[in-house]
Amino acid sequence: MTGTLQDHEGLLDGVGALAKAGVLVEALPWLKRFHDKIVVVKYGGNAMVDEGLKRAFADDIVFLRLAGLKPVVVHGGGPQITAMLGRLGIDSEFRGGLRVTTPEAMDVVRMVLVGQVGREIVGLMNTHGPLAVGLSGEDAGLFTARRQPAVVDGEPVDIGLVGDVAEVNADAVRDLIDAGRIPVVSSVAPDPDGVVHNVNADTAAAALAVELGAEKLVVLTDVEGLYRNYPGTSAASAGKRTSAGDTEIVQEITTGELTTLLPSLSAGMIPKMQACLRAVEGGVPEATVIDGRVPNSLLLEVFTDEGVGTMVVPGVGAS
Ligand SMILES: Nc1ncnc2c1ncn2[C@@H]1O[C@H](COP(=O)(O)OP(=O)(O)O)[C@@H](O)[C@H]1O
Ligand SMILES: CC(=O)N[C@@H](CCC(=O)OP(=O)(O)O)C(=O)O
Repeated sequence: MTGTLQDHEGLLDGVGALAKAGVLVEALPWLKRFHDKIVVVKYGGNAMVDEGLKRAFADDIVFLRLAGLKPVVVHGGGPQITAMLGRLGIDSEFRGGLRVTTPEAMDVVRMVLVGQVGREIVGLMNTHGPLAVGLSGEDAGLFTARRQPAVVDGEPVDIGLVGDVAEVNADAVRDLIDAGRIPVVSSVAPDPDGVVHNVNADTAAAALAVELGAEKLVVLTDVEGLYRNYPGTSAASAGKRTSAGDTEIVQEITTGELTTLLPSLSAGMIPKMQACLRAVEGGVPEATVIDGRVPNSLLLEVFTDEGVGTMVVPGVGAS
């Protein structure tokens, strides 16, 4: 081999620079596709427990905004609610992926989502400038809730003050978007009598994405996507393209396939995949569940050809 050490270092620098330029060039078609488009991003409680990840998420959202997209954040906070209920000595359990919510628990849900988790996300984004504004489903009539039972073994089960989103009035959110702000929405909502309900954040994100005519819904969670062989489920027959290995995830699935699969899903994946289905059936072109534990996974999903996680697309048969 000929050439000095400096020659080789120079060559490596050149290769590194080319790779970096390649990443930027690859982003161009996606920048064009999503320019001026609304992207609703659901940030899940389990992907927001690490300080570094929280900061990276806030940075990614600001990046989207400054790159010319119109991001809207809907956040959860399940683990934070569970922790606070525990500290206060209030029991809580989940049925069919939804929290059984007594009036006492509802006070805590509202306090944690609106007063703690939402504030924190807004604060992190606003280290970059006056961009993010927090609001909840109670503000300016954003969401109206309809009491929702859980479905356990095919049967409806009353779980208290839990609501589905019956109506969306997104005027306040549109006002914020038009002013160049980033709305950050907490998922609690009053019913028509003003009784505040606990709304699963995936459900709230889907309803808002549909109402806003979003170009994309991205759901960040604490797994890589929809596992094909998650214990106790039979996702095995779903989807066509898969990644290899033990942690095989469904990379793409049509709404038709997902409808068939839904009854076999368990735990938090039930509201999550139901939300993706609702969004795409409601006209959002694609809904993707991605791994929020991977720093900057949102940027990879939006701006690279491969994408990450599980994407739900319209269609009846296999994708
Ligand atoms: N088929 C599946 N693939 C992936 N995760 C699944 C599956 N079925 C159930 N789950 C569970 O769903 C969880 C995600 O839902 P949840 O805990 O509500 O997340 P988040 O807090 O991000 O909303 C995963 O951590 C996993 O335990
Ligand atoms: C009805 C219901 O289950 N509501 C959720 C609301 C928060 C949420 O959805 O948080 P994640 O996105 O972190 O799961 C709860 O009480 O945990």
